[in-house]
Amino acid sequence: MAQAINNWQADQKADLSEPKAKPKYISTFRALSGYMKEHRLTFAGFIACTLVAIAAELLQPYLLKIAIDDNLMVGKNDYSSLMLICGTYFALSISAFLFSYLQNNLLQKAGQSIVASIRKRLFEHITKLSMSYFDRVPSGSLITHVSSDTEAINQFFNQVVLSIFRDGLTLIFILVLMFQLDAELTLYCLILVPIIAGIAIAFRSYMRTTYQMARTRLSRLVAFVAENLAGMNIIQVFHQQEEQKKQFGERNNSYFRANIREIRTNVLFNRSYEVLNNLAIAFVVWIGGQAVLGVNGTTLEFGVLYAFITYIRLFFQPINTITQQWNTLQSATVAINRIWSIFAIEPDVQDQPKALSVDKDSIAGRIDFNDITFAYPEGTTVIRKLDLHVRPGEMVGIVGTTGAGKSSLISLLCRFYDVREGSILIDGHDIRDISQHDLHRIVGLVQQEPYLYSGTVLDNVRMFDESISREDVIRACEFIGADTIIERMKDGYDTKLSERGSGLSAGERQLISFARIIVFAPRILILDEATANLDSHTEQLVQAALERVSVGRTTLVIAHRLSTIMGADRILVMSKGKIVEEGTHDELLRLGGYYEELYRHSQGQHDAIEAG
Ligand SMILES: Nc1ncnc2c1ncn2[C@@H]1O[C@H](COP(=O)(O)OP(=O)(O)OP(=O)(O)O)[C@@H](O)[C@H]1O
Repeated sequence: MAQAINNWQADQKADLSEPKAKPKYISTFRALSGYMKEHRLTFAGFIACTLVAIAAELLQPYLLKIAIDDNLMVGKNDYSSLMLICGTYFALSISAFLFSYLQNNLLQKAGQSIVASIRKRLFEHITKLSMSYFDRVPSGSLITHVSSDTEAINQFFNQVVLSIFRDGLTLIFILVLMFQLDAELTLYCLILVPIIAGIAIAFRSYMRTTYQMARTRLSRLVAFVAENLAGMNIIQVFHQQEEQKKQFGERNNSYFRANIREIRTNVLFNRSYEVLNNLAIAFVVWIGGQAVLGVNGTTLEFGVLYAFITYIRLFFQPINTITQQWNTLQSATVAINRIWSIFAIEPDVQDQPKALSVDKDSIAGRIDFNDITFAYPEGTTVIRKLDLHVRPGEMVGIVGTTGAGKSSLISLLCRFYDVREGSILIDGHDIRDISQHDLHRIVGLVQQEPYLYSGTVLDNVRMFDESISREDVIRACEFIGADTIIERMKDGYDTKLSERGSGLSAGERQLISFARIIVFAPRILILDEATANLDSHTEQLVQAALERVSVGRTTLVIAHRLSTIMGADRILVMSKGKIVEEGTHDELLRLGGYYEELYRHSQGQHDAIEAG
């Protein structure tokens, strides 16, 4: 059931990330033009090289026409002029090669750096978005935006821009040369243009549909894989492999079918084009051949016919390439629209224009939750009129039923979300007035599953902040009692951790995250189920670390295990978004409510373990 809900949610989220509107080409070019301006010189160089490369390429058939008509057909034994023609032909070939190479390189350079800038801006923007955004959008879609969508923009430069300039100019040059050679035959050839355009347009809309379908299905597939990877332990524990395999198979097949349809359409289009090209050549040979033979009183030199046949073949290539760019342009437009729609998202939680800059060392650590009410976007109210005041340096334990709102309460203190009603103050400052940068220096958070990055132990403790010295890190680890564990590792503090610290035990990861707290020294410390995943021996280690870390700091500890919070100055019991019991461990036991029941339960479990 839970799985079905998860999948339904994944589908809902995936749908949210799909573009509903048609691609907007003008806004796409406007979006990119700002980036292109920065590389205007490189683009100018690209256009100049393109012009030279095309001229060098298209003059080659013209030279052959001269050789045929002025030398070979008239039987002129002028070897020196033939030699000159051959030499020029060779020089043109080399120039066409060199300038095409340069043109490609210049375009690549500009295109790649634009894409790198967009990717960087996108990543920076995503990291600034509020948690409500990440609740809505699955990480798989975001990975697609940062990887495939930026790649689609890359292809826009490599293929679309290249083709529009190179092939567009080639077409114009070919027409000029053909008119110059024989206007009448050119006009005959132009009859073919509406037919070519008609076929291109007919395929275009079908190709667009097949392309978008394939992209949508790929995006769903990626989102599904990302969610499965993130929840692999749950899948294995609940033996969901078969169900997931079935669901993956359905998505995979659906993507496969969309891909096949897309490829089939492309192949059909290309082959139809080749047939049309050959028909056009036959048409030119028929019309031009009669003229060469002097039928109907018209005359045409053989060299001109030869050049025409070459130009007609060359004429079809660029049209084909340009129309082939249609789906690349489509994908780039969809990608740009998607990326720019992410850029347009404003974080729900933002700094005020004149946000307070608060030095964390000046903070005593008083926290006031003044009658706060909170609901997640599009969710029901999870915290109702909660009033709580925490003294500087006090340790407050929070327990309660599942879904009572404990984690939501601390998310509000970290300002991952803003309260709907009421206010949260730290030392009298409303947290909405404090700059988020300063707030996150004041409030430190340790979660059940601490996040470790791929990097060394040292990097993970100081969070890649080089201004924190190695000695400070070592001192913090010694203080926490993590030093012996770290020194036993292969390279001590320089041991490289794999992604998310997967090579370490839960307790080791937790100790490293405590060392982080010591290094960054927040004034308020929040622990959200920080000891939940630990065995009792590691829990004792972490508990000892917690006692050291919390000295002199206001500390809020959410725990299911009462042993973690029994010694707290005050314990709160939450239910349905409210505080229903409050007092010290002994006071709450005497009260005989939920806490006392929880305690009896935990004692029962403890006794059972001892007896077993
Ligand atoms: N990101 C979210 N979006 C929407 N609703 C949420 C979100 N996070 C939590 N909730 C809902 O808010 C309510 C309170 O959740 P919260 O995680 O604060 O409870 P909790 O007391 O910490 O529970 P637990 O002890 O199980 O962790 C729950 O009904 C939960 O479904």
